Amino acid sequence: MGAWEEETAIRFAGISQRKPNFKLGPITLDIPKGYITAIVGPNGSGKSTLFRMALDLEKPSEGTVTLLGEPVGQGDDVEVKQKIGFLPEETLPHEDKLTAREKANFNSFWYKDWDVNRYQDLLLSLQVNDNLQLGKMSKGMRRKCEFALALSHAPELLLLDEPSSGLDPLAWKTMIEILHRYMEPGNRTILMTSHIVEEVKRLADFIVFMAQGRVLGVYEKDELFSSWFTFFVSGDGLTAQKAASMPGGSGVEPAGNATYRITTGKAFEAEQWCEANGLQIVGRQALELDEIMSTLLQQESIGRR
Ligand SMILES: Nc1ncnc2c1ncn2[C@@H]1O[C@H](COP(=O)(O)OP(=O)(O)OP(=O)(O)O)[C@@H](O)[C@H]1O
Repeated sequence: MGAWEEETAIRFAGISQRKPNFKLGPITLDIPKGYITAIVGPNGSGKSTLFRMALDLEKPSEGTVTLLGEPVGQGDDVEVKQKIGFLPEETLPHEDKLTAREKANFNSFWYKDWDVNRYQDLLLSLQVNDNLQLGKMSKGMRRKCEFALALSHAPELLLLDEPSSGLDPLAWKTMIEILHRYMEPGNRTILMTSHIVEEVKRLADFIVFMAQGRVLGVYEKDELFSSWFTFFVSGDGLTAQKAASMPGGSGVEPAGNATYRITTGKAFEAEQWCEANGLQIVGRQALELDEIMSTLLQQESIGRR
């Protein structure tokens, strides 16, 4: 096994695909082992499609996917599938008539590491009864059962497509705690998608921004949040043109009194630039994840014009 395979849970190498109204890629992306990576992006940006390709549920027209060191879509993958847990965005209608318990029984035969005690503990923590047909459960109840089912064979790699969709706030908190505990052994990986800012902030180590079938950037979470700020900058003779030359700057707005409001994705360099230019930072606001996303989207659309 090469060095990158030891450190990489999933490698997307130059993958692309075309659907009637959608073009994905080319995407080259490594998902690191031992961490939680969250993919965020507007509806229809291709997040679920990427998941489906990792699991060989859809084929890329170009490029390759490597999962836990094994190329996807080339022969026998039973061994690697034993090490994966998947929570899809959509439920499977053909499972509607099964009770969660029946599905758990099936899983216990299929997964050699199935742990019935872990499954029971998860049901207890999530306060859900598995003796009901999946199709007759409320959306949140079914989600909780599917979540417990995806985790009970202690998978090395967990793929969660919008895991908290339909969960009430209490169940959401429990899910976050369960996932933190799941990561404790240190050798596990989660790739997830989410539209919930708080969820991404609490869970993710790395954040991948996607839009219109492309990856806009991959960032370490703490680095991301310490890089994006809106600064209020003032100084003698400061003009809009000068303000616009701030490193990483985008969106310059006058804020009165020779002061400008400037958003930057390079806060550290921007502060040094202010100092070197004799400018004062008179106010600062950290950006939220959704604000960073919309700034990146604006930059992307400007860049593509
Ligand atoms: N079965 C399909 N046939 C044709 N087009 C599809 C199909 N499934 C998805 N698409 C299209 O592929 C694109 C990407 O969809 P995808 O579900 O991967 O996005 P997403 O980022 O997961 O979105 P969301 O945040 O809404 O879950 C969309 O434009 C969608 O309309």
